[in-house]
Amino acid sequence: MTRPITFAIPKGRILDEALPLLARAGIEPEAEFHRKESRALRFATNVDGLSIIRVRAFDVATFVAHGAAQIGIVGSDVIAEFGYSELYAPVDLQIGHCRLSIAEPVDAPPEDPGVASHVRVATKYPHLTRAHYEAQGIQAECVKLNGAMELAPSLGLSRRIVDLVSSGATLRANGLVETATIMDISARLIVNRAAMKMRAAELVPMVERFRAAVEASHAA
Ligand SMILES: Nc1ncnc2c1ncn2[C@@H]1O[C@H](COP(=O)(O)OP(=O)(O)OP(=O)(O)O)[C@@H](O)[C@H]1O
Ligand SMILES: O=P(O)(O)OC[C@H]1O[C@H](OP(=O)(O)OP(=O)(O)O)[C@H](O)[C@@H]1O
Repeated sequence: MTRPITFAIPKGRILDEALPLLARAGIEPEAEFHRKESRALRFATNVDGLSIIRVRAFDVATFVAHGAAQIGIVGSDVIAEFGYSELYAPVDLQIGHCRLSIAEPVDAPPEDPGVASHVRVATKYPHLTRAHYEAQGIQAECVKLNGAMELAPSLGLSRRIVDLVSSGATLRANGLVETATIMDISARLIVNRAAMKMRAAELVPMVERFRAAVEASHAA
């Protein structure tokens, strides 16, 4: 008997946009998936031999990179932060649009850019943050947080934050302003590179169905 294909999807905010795309690609999770009180983490689908796991956004990349799941959906922020060589990201799903930006308090006194050779930053993205500053010859000391980065400046944890921005409402509500964009982000379909070769007969058509689903949603 062949092993089932496991599809990892994030339980956060990408999920609502991802479900219609999955449906267009012909994948529908079982009813239990939609039951709010459900404590299940793995779900059957209408496709024979395909199950869905619902995990945290960062963990989608880890499950797929290690081959525990063969395919998944995740933000390009997460792909870039980990830099896993085992991940192949063949389709931009054109959902989950946002950007990774640097922000600081609206009323922060200006800094002499020539003087700062070291900065302290609160972020969930220490690798991308360090790489961004390093390219400018600045050493970034990162304080790793897992959410609510916007609190860091007012509580004296760091002068700046690097976080995701979409509407800008969270920054405004916390007295912060964006000072630079590090990267533009959207969700991607990811596939484990080894699985793509070993299980090409199942995975290649699935990737193509997602490509077609994205085209169809943009033509609609
Ligand atoms: N404001 C936003 N607008 C659009 N997309 C976003 C926004 N914030 C995050 N995303 C995208 O959604 C992904 C998951 O973000 P979300 O905020 O749901 O994760 P989280 O709640 O921090 O995750 P977890 O609870 O798993 O740690 C991000 O990696 C990013 O690609
Ligand atoms: O520019 P906006 O439209 O306000 O979106 C930005 C917010 O969205 C994300 O957080 P999310 O709401 O997913 O919660 P989190 O803090 O749990 O990550 C991000 O971390 C920002 O806080």
